[in-house]
Amino acid sequence: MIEFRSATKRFADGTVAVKELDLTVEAGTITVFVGPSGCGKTTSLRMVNRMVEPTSGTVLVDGADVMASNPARLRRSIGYVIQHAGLFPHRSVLDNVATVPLLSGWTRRRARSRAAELLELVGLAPELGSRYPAQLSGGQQQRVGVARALAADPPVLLMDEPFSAVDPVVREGLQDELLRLQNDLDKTVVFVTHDIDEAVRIGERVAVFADGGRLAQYVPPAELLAAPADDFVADFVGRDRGYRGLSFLDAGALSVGDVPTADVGATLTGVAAGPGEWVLALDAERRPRGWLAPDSALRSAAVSRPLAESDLLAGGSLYTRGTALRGALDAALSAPSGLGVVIDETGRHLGVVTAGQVLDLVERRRATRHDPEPGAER
Ligand SMILES: Nc1ncnc2c1ncn2[C@@H]1O[C@H](COP(=O)(O)OP(=O)(O)OP(=O)(O)O)[C@@H](O)[C@H]1O
Repeated sequence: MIEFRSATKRFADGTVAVKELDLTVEAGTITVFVGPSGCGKTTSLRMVNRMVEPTSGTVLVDGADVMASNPARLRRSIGYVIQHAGLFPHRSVLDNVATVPLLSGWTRRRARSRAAELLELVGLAPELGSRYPAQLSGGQQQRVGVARALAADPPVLLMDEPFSAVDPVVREGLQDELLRLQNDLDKTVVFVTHDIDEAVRIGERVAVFADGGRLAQYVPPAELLAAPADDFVADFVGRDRGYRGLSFLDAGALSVGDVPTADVGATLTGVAAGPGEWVLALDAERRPRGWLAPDSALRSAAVSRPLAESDLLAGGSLYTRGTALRGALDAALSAPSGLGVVIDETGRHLGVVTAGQVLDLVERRRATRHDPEPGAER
């Protein structure tokens, strides 16, 4: 657990970077510090491993005041990942990852074998271990940075804009990887970003900082999107927050409807579809392949050849049953038929949902939440 108690940092030139910060990061969770540039996120983060020392107040890691710890030992017990990974350019990838274990007195052999394990853990092929950092892509370098920070198995991991230097697709992959790792490793993670989408995607709690190092709000992401504390937070969280909030609503009560289906490679004989109805094409494993439009030539009674992939319109996104409502709405909106295809965890077709159904469910939830208790006074 990490605790900031009235932690304040005033630099020598008088800049107050962090002002009376009170915040607790629970053990085993990911907390994200987010906010505009210069609002004190990095300074707050660095107070945890004493790279910056508070001017007043205290910062505690597992109950111990960081100012009472030996700085070098403290830093070895806290993983630290920065933008551009900050790897040593003249050391191989494997040696980069082995750095902290070596500093902690491990034998070279043990440190390198641990480093090899970690490369695998972060999804890097073993042969990359002998390369130099410049011979890796930006995303691979960030993975090495994460592996290096995890090398001594520290309970706390500090990550300062670790994924901001890579393109959005790679970035999403790295975020997924971090969430997967965290599932297994259960670290106490503090993650700094200026990107609110990244913050709500990976944070179990999100701390929004405002100018002058003031903490504006500290809540789980769903709450941040649903109820920003003030105009500053509402503005920072942005315009699509209603839609993005669907990412946190479960689709438990969403009922899945039927749709006519046909098999790719078979004729349409026996497919019971009305003239205006869309037909969902499935492969032999019942996985969706695309849509057959009502006006497709193949739908005319005169044509009786088998259904081919080339007859199909690309389907929209697929919605996996049991995941958040945002995926269901996206599936419906992105399908040419307006019907969002629902699949199970193995990719098999289960049925369809419409955007109207998703919105009805949202509306029912909203109404229930704000209904007075039965019998309550109005
Ligand atoms: N060593 C320093 N001396 C004086 N002022 C500093 C020093 N380090 C940071 N600051 C100032 O403290 C404030 C907070 O900086 P900090 O780096 O913590 O912000 P940040 O929220 O992490 O910003 P960014 O998103 O741009 O990295 C800024 O006004 C910055 O200019």
